[in-house]
Amino acid sequence: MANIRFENVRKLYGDHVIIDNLNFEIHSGERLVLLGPSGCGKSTILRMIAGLENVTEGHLYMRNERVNDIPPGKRNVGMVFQNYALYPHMTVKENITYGLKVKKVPTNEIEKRLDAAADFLQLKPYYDRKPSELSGGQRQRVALARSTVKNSDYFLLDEPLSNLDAQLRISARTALMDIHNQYKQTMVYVTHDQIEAMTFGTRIALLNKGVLQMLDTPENVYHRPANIFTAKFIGNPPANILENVEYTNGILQIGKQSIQLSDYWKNYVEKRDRNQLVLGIRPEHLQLSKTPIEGSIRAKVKHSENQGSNFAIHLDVEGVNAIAIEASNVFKDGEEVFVNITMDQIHFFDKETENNIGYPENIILKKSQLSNRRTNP
Ligand SMILES: Nc1ncnc2c1ncn2[C@@H]1O[C@H](COP(=O)(O)OP(=O)(O)OP(=O)(O)O)[C@@H](O)[C@H]1O
Repeated sequence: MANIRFENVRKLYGDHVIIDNLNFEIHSGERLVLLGPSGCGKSTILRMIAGLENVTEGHLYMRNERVNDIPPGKRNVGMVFQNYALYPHMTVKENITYGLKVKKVPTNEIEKRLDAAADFLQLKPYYDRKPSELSGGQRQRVALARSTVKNSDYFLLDEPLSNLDAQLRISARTALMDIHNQYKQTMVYVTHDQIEAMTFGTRIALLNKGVLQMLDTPENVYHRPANIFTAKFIGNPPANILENVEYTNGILQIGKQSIQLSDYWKNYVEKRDRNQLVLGIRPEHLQLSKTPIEGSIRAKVKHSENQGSNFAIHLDVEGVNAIAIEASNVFKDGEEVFVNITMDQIHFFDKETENNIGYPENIILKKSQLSNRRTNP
């Protein structure tokens, strides 16, 4: 049972609170991604798990045992860093096996593990090369092999792919998933790249300024954001956020324009006793037309961006910037368009707390439906 649990964890550097009141559990054998903007505390959390940073307050458990005072060498953790941290004077083979030799693992066992990992990561042709004689992708595979042969219960990765080009990142990510499928360690993976998080994580822990914002599956983080920060951080382009939306008697007022809500949405908002709301809607859930459709609102096209497979149309909706995604661009800059909102995909947030005010039960979609609906996060 290789789980990890944070209970009321705080981490301070001097007077600076870096991690505040962290409470969450990483399940045994899952691929958890720690995601968030630069400086939000992702590496600090990973380093606390590895034992490279102490926990200022609270409790950290691994295998349900409190490990605050357990040194790194006794936590059974393998770690891969962004810069790979290979020994420059050692060959590939020596780099991979050094840790095992230090631990006095029997030679035949070392050879067995080396053979399996090197085979799997296609490193055999490079055994006798030094790191300086390898490409970035090959060095990265050596770092992965070095951690893999440890047979550790935990595999911690701190932005391991950030030095690779786009093509190599995809193949390295696949290699990592294969390692996980084969060895089934508990993987904790730090990145600030939301696409990497969406494609790699079985769950995502999204952080901002040392505070956990949401912990859930990629599907839920994308489709059911817990707060405005999550809706804006996840998705490219991010969700549109329309502030100062007023609700009265079944009508949503957005500036001078109004949307008549169905009875179902009317009940939903009224039950929560709100009249001031923030409306969130993803770009792919806005459809544009040149002629009015019932329930649509007016907007002005500011400009469009060709994104290859589609177009991001930047709009002015009542003085607020919004983006719609369209398969083709038939709109001119400055043109007036009509925006139809996919009503079952809207989100309402509280103006003060910025938290999602909740989802009505009948729009809770099954995971398979969510996956089908997902579009290029
Ligand atoms: N040893 C240290 N002493 C003081 N402050 C530190 C130390 N290490 C990190 N910090 C600060 O703690 C905060 C969190 O750093 P951390 O490296 O965990 O962020 P991160 O989310 O991993 O960022 P990035 O994506 O840029 O690597 C930052 O503000 C950083 O400046």
